[in-house]
Amino acid sequence: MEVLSSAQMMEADRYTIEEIGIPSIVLMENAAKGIFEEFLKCEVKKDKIAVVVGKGNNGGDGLAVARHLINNGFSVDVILIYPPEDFKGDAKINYDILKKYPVKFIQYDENVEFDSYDVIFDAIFGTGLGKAVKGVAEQVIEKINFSRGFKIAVDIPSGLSGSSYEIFGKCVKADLTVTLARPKIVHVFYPAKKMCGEVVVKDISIPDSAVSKVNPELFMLNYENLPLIYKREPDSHKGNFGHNVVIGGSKGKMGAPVMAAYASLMAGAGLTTCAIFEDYYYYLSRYPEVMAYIVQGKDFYTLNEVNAIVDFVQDKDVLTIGCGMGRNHQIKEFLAELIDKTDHFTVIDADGLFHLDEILLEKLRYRAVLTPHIGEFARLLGVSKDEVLKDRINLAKEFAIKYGVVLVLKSADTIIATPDGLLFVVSNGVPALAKGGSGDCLAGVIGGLIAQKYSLVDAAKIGCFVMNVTASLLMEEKNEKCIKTTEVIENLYRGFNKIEAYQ
Ligand SMILES: NC(=O)C1=CN([C@@H]2O[C@H](COP(=O)(O)OP(=O)(O)OC[C@H]3O[C@@H](n4cnc5c(N)ncnc54)[C@H](OP(=O)(O)O)[C@@H]3O)[C@@H](O)[C@H]2O)[C@@H](O)CC1
Ligand SMILES: [K+]
Repeated sequence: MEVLSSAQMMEADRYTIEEIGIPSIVLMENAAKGIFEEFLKCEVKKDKIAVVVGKGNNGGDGLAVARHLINNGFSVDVILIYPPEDFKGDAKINYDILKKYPVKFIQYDENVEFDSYDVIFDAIFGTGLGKAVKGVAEQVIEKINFSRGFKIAVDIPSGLSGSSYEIFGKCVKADLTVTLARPKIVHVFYPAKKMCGEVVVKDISIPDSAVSKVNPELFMLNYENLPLIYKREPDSHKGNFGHNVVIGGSKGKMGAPVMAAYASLMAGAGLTTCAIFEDYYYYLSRYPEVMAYIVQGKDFYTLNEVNAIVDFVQDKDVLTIGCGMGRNHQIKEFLAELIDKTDHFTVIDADGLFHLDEILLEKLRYRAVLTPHIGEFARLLGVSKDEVLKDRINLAKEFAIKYGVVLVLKSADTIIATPDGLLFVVSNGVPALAKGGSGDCLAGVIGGLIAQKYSLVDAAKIGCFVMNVTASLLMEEKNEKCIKTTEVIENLYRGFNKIEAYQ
């Protein structure tokens, strides 16, 4: 599903109204009906309801919702923040209609309290909010937040911008946000996403053609649009599913490549080899299905190991490089030579990313998936973490285009950026994965999927999604703090099962 900015949504609205000919009042009515439907599904006390209304079309939606509430026997107060003379267009039409209904209009002043309401609809600002809220609306937002009622935001929690994930002023903290036509940036990226509560997207008759007119380039991954997972032919054999070689590890971090290799195996690679230092071979003993490429007498890689490894990987399909690899200069020399002398599809994670420079990135063009977290990406760009956090969507996009790589910028709202400028957000991240080892697992899963001939982008999409689904299934049974990476890997089959059940 496309994720839009406020400006894109407004343009899709305009196209629908002016070019397709659906009257705007019809869109508003559809919005109101959709929001009302979602309200009915909420299992909360509903004896007394407030609809808090601004002067734009978001307020218009609220006025139309109030009508549906009254028509269905609910007791409703409409709280106007601005004088009713300010209503224009569709909001005014709905105001004029609502005046004829048995509804109490309350003009907001500082004596108005919100604590008596069981449900509060926030219809103050939507996509039209320009800058941080000031004045009376700010006061109302604060009071709504301090009140006890269940808060339903109409389209966007008031005070946030649809086009930004930043919280730049006072905003409503909603329990539920019913957004219209498509999710906006505010609904899928943190920290703003935290203010939205549960997010439901309602169709209001904006056709897909109107959305494609605004050239969306950001998409939210969900069960419906995930790449198809292949079914295996009954006569298939391990050679059909590729060979992934995991190269990483150094003293103290030998578990990282082992977990990546185990994840590759569980993601379905036909064969997975883990390069491992002789003295640490026992790390692999728990996973006899993973093959070993033994590196003699060492605990980190140097140029001496390159030629033999290059020979070994010649007939293999994928390299997954970097997990726990270490950061000294000799390791960089090894990595540079390995990248130079191979042309495989390559997943690079963790310390592997630490060593990348312009020259190496150029050699990885069109064959690599890079999986940095925010800190690693900041280092790759030579900027601070805060700078990345502020502008991560654009930075990810520019980087993937510039270097021709698939960039997986890992966080609770992972962004996958492609060399052709598309962006996919994987916003089902869960806190159980906020743990060392998760990155190794992801790199291994992506490598294992590429081995099975998924494209780099599809492998990244499935890899991120399946890990999140698996971890959230585990969170239903265990405490989120106590979930180990190896448990996530062992349970990947459940994530795959759930995804495949939708396909
Ligand atoms: N278009 C459609 O067909 C459909 C639209 N729909 C709905 O309309 C919503 C968008 O409506 P919108 O464009 O009227 O803007 P909205 O969010 O109500 O706010 C604008 C008002 O806020 C004011 N204002 C702005 N910034 C401010 C600030 N910092 N502090 C204080 N005031 C500020 C601004 O005042 P102004 O600055 O213009 O004087 C203006 O009056 C959208 O989210 C969805 O809910 C649906 O019905 C489906 C069909
Ligand atoms: K709102």
